[in-house]
Amino acid sequence: MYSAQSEGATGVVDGQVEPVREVMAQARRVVVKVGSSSLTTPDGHIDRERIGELADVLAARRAQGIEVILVSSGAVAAGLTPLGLSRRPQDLATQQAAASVGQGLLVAHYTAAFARHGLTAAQILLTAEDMTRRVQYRNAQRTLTRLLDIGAVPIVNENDTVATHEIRFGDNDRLAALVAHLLRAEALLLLSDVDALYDGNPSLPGTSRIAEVRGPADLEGVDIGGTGKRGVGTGGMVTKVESARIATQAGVPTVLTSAANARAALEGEPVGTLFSPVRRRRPSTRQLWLAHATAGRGSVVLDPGAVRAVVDEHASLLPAGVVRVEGEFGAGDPVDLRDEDGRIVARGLVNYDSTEIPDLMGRSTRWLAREMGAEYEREIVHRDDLVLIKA
Ligand SMILES: Nc1ncnc2c1ncn2[C@@H]1O[C@H](COP(=O)(O)OP(=O)(O)O)[C@@H](O)[C@H]1O
Ligand SMILES: N[C@@H](CCC(=O)OP(=O)(O)O)C(=O)O
Repeated sequence: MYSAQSEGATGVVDGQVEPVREVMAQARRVVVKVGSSSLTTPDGHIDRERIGELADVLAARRAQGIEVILVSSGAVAAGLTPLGLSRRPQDLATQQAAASVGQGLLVAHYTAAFARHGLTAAQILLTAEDMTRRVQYRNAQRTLTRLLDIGAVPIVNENDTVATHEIRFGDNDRLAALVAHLLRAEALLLLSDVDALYDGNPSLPGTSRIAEVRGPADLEGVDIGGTGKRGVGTGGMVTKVESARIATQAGVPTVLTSAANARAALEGEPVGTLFSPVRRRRPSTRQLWLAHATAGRGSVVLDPGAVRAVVDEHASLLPAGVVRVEGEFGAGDPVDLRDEDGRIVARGLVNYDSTEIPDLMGRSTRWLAREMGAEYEREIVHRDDLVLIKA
């Protein structure tokens, strides 16, 4: 099981001194994600001191030649007070209004804070769609890489004002893991208002810090809960653990700790919780995107033979195995592949509009090519554009 120690202690677990975390200390490209709860004061204002401290820590890494990408939440939280709101609104439109006010303020503070170190801050706003569509994520990748080349500090957030419920990431923890993978970062640091993952709600007595998570077995029995008491964050520990899972599956070691521990974590001190990378083949960017960044726009329902072919033989989905289409989608959209009981077995980028598929269902590709033209010989979903979703 996992090693644990009580809050506040550093470096000593089960009586043993933890070694410096070489993976963090030696990472040459690091994604750092900071949550709303760390960036706002208890009375709801943006915490300029915290932004200044974070910029100091990141600038110090930058001065050592380490590339740093900051994924910062806080746009909604920063927009509340200027709009006369006392708490995070429930409806999406007001959240988006608050984000559009707050994002400008947030980036202005970062710009000033990094400028004190002679560094230029750059704003990057991404939607879930940017992470799904090949052309868009390649663009994002190129721009981010160029910014790093020219020595700027990219500050990434979700493009809250244009995202709708259907295409939202909804949490920057997951976005940070995807950005880490997109940029082949060597480490991911998740900063929150809690100093580590605990084996239960840390506000309750008797819970212990989990120093390292080496795999899912180390999380068995751990009570992973929702947002902190201030209620400004969105996903709580659930999305942080999910983020760590995405990153470590992509081979990126991840540390979760408090913003106050940022410097120590980046220098490799054994603070917070380390999620060790899973040693296996790095998934392609698209596979990771499909599995974690997207929700299907609609569904294609498969007969049992097609389910077997897709799941067991990693085959492409052909028109012959499709029995039904659900929802509306366009060619190139992500869709869920379901069995006839409604279970999602895979997700993939579809080659046809939802309106075209009913005419193709149940037909062999040879028949389609002969009767409808060579362009209809293509798969419904090519196997390279498909990831299996485990139940
Ligand atoms: N097992 C756990 N270990 C640590 N923190 C937990 C756990 N379960 C729930 N939490 C809560 O998760 C909160 C952090 O998530 P959140 O409020 O979304 O912060 P952020 O704004 O940093 O994303 C902590 O304040 C803590 O109260
Ligand atoms: N894009 C939103 C942040 C959403 C989010 O993930 O918040 P958090 O849980 O504080 O990291 C904002 O800037 O307010």
